[in-house]
Amino acid sequence: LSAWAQVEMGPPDAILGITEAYKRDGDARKINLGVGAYRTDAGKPYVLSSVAQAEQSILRQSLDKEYLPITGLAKFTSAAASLAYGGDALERVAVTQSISGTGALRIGGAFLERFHSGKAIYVPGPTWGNHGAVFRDCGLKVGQYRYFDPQTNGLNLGGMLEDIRALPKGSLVLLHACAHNPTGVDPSAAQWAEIQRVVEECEHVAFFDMAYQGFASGDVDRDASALRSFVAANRAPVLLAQSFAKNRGLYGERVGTFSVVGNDSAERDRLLSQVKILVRPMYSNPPVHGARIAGEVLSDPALRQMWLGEVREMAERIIRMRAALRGELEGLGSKKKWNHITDQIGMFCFTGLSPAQVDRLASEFHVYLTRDGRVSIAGITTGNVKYLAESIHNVTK
Ligand SMILES: Cc1[nH+]cc(COP(=O)(O)O)c(CN[C@@H](CCC(=O)O)C(=O)O)c1O
Repeated sequence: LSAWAQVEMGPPDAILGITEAYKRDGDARKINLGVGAYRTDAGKPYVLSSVAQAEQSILRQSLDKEYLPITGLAKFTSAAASLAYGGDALERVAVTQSISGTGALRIGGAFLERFHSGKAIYVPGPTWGNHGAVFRDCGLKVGQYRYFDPQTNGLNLGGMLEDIRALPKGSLVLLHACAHNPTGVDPSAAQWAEIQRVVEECEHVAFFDMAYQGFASGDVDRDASALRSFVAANRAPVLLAQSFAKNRGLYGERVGTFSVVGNDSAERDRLLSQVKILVRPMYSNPPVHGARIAGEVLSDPALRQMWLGEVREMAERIIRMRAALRGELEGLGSKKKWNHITDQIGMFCFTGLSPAQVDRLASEFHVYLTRDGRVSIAGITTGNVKYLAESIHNVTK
């Protein structure tokens, strides 16, 4: 009897599995709206010029391949923390490099399991498909708070605040900093202020997931404003998972940070010492190449400016494709409301399409998206938006 006889075949990943199905489809009209990865108007992956130039500069330096410290490349992590938090508060921030956003969430989950053990973490309903598994694998119980309102395809603020207020005092609350995945629904500044007040009054712990800074509005400071408001108030404890996968196109380089905000530098040092104790047995120390690139882009003034322009361009192309899709659908005489396509923000649109309609889009029209009806807008181009609208119209009329 095999030692692995009890190992069953697991299901494909709800998000990454869509790309596998797309690759198997031979039809020239096929469109991949599954994975949240930026594509140019030619439908191709995009290596930012700022990244390519930084990489060339690094290669010219013929650097060694020595281990990084447990907390990664300091030139990168300090610049990344500045980007996230803005200039101030940095002496309170314990920051470590992470294996992109997922790795940061994993470190944060493990940290909370160790120092807030027995508590559950509460994520928005719905949330990124991997959040639950990451936190369960950290040994945390995972709960949900109401977030998306299917009636309006917008935010259910009342339900959200009621649920967060009802949680046991000092609960762990996961918040998407901007560009909510999968709904594309972000709280307004006024709504964020209400959310912040409730989280603070209930003495909850706020764990921000910021995977799209700059990618939502095109402005890195604007997209970090909710996070910075919590930190400036310094009432609710804040943790942050920061990813450079999308806003810098460093997907496969796995570049990110995890950080915890303390009350002062002494507390920061204690926090960082425990983060290192957690990371060492997890993967010991992080990969160096992507961090060198990201650190170069952030610290070289010309490359930083170039990058800020490129991330704004990516955000603006997404916003143009939202308008184009809505316009085409309305032009086809669709009787459904499609304003949420342009009301929502960031990488994704929560279309409201049913699983059956999503299945038809794949089988009859070669259009691929996740079964929750989420569309990665970056997969839309001026060349395919008409066909896409016709396909959606055909399955919704
Ligand atoms: C909210 C959120 N948090 C964290 C991550 C992790 O990103 P990374 O830095 O690469 O570890 C992602 C990526 N989610 C998109 C990419 C594919 C994936 O699921 O992963 C997505 O939802 O399509 C998120 O959307």
